[in-house]
Amino acid sequence: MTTLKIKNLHVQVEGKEILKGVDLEINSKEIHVLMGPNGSGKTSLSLAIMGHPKYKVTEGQILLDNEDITNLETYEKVRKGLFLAFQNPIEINGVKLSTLLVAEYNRIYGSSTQPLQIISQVKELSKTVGITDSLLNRGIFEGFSGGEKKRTEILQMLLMKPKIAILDEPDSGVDVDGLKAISNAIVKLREENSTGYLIITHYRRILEHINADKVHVLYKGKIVASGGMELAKLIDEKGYEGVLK
Ligand SMILES: Nc1ncnc2c1ncn2[C@@H]1O[C@H](COP(=O)(O)OP(=O)(O)OP(=O)(O)O)[C@@H](O)[C@H]1O
Repeated sequence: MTTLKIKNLHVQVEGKEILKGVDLEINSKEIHVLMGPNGSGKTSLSLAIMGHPKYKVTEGQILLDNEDITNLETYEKVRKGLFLAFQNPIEINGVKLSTLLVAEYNRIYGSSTQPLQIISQVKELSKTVGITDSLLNRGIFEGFSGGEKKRTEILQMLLMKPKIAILDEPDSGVDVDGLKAISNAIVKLREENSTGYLIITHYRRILEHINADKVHVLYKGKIVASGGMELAKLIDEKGYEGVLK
């Protein structure tokens, strides 16, 4: 079993403290949902966990199976089994998506697998999230619609089979069929690979497809409430102001 433990995490961005002592523990197969008002620090938490250089950990620790990985380089964290699907993946023109996927696969698993074998695996997985061959042959996220970007991030996750996946708003801009496909992929990987999740979202609708173990509310850089699915329902009904009163 894998455990990602966030202990008393304080994070600064551009000299300003954004996270003010976050504690979280995510085990294999668990689905944790992180909600919170705009600007509360959800994306900052995901980027700090992955080691983005702008998001400086000033206090606290990130532990993976009790190993302190706080200051590891991002690629080392990825090799150890962490994965982040970005809120807004950036376009990289001139490099095909399929080339990126083969490179990522090789970086994690070594280069002994033939590219054609990886591509055929990618094509199989693509079908499950509704990504067409023409997208695989396009520049990375070049002109992708919002929903296509989200589906592609999930495709990357299915290929990488992480131990712990952080998904930053995987449901934003996704149509109803896409939401189903993404949710099914999340659940499938949990069953087949025991992947544990931190899913950042603003909407309860993804929880209609996924049974979350815990829902947390981040507010002004701190987790101020944790509970079950009923917490997400309450937020939907009363808003953050109403819940946090
Ligand atoms: N690179 C940066 N430079 C300056 N300020 C930043 C940077 N990154 C984040 N911040 C600030 O940190 C705060 C938290 O931002 P963050 O993106 O983590 O919030 P969030 O909870 O993910 O919000 P949303 O729900 O709108 O996506 C915001 O006030 C934001 O402006």
